[in-house]
Amino acid sequence: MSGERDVSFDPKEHQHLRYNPLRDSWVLVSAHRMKRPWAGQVEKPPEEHIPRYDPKNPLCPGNTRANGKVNPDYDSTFLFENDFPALQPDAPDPGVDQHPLFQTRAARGICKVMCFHPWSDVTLPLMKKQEVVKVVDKWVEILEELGATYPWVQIFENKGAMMGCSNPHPHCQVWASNFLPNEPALSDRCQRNYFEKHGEPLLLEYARQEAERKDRVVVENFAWLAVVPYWATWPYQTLLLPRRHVLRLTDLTTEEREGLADIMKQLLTKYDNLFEVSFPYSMGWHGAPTGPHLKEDNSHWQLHAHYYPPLLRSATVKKFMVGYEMLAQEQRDLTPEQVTQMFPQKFIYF
Ligand SMILES: O=C1CCN([C@@H]2O[C@H](COP(=O)(O)O)[C@@H](O)[C@H]2O)C(=O)N1
Repeated sequence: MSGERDVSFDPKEHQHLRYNPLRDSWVLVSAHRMKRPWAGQVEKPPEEHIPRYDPKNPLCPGNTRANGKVNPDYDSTFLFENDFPALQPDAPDPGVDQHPLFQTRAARGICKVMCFHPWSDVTLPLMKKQEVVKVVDKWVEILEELGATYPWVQIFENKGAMMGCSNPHPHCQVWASNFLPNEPALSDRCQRNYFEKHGEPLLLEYARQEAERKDRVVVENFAWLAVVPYWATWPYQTLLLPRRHVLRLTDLTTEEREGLADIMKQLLTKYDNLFEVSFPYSMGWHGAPTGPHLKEDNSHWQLHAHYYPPLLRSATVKKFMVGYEMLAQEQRDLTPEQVTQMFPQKFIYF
């Protein structure tokens, strides 16, 4: 393998590997596979008519939740402790097994649910920009509060029944843990290694490069840009990046928070226009670890958000991360550059 590019190589036609520097792993890109016939599973299209208020929905204002608590008649964001938490502040310690192959650790934390809006029939792209700014402000507030003690606060949104979202009301979840979960721990190692080798944050250089190269930029504004990452695994995966070096959501200026609300509305509107459905995804924020790490040097970190949508070729055909992806490595059919071109250039958003 000479390392020289073969003049006949065409990434849209010829399989190749791409390196994901945030996970130290390789993705197999086989764009030509998109042409294969599909007789596999077809999902139900996303539920179109969702009532603005459902007296039975435990996330709606004034309604009673599973544990008997009554929600306030909230008119903006609303945060409550998850009634079915995966992590609780206190739990008996599992003890330590001396055998290296049977290790256990105590897991403690707190799980919250955050409603974005009182209405069930809106999504972030359909909310007014100022209402989305309130969501960003609440994320910052939660991170400030839980990040004071917990080393990791995972803000994440499962959107759409296809992504296992159990309730159509616009909301996200926040799980704070007394441990650094696998994905942020891997990302921390990768960003630290890059910083030690190159002297600057990996994702700051990456954002500069993508802003210059342009062929994977989905949408950008003065403070942010959203790209289909060069190493994207999920077909329509995007990465949301600040242009400035920012460690955590709590470090954003007021203008950057407004810019974030703007770029999220633009990105999510483009997603909704892809297949003309309310686009399903799981998204989450990764910033420098918190709690005891607040007093450490985390200059290798750059705040960013991952959007992982499940769809492959239409509103009802999903990408399945099975078989080769589980046993060998991640594989994708379209190139990130082809996907970038599929996002509508012209779109209306308010
Ligand atoms: O009465 C309820 C209903 C749902 N929930 C919680 O709301 C969360 C909804 O989030 P998901 O749609 O991402 O599953 C879910 O974790 C569920 O446990 C309550 O805490 N109380």
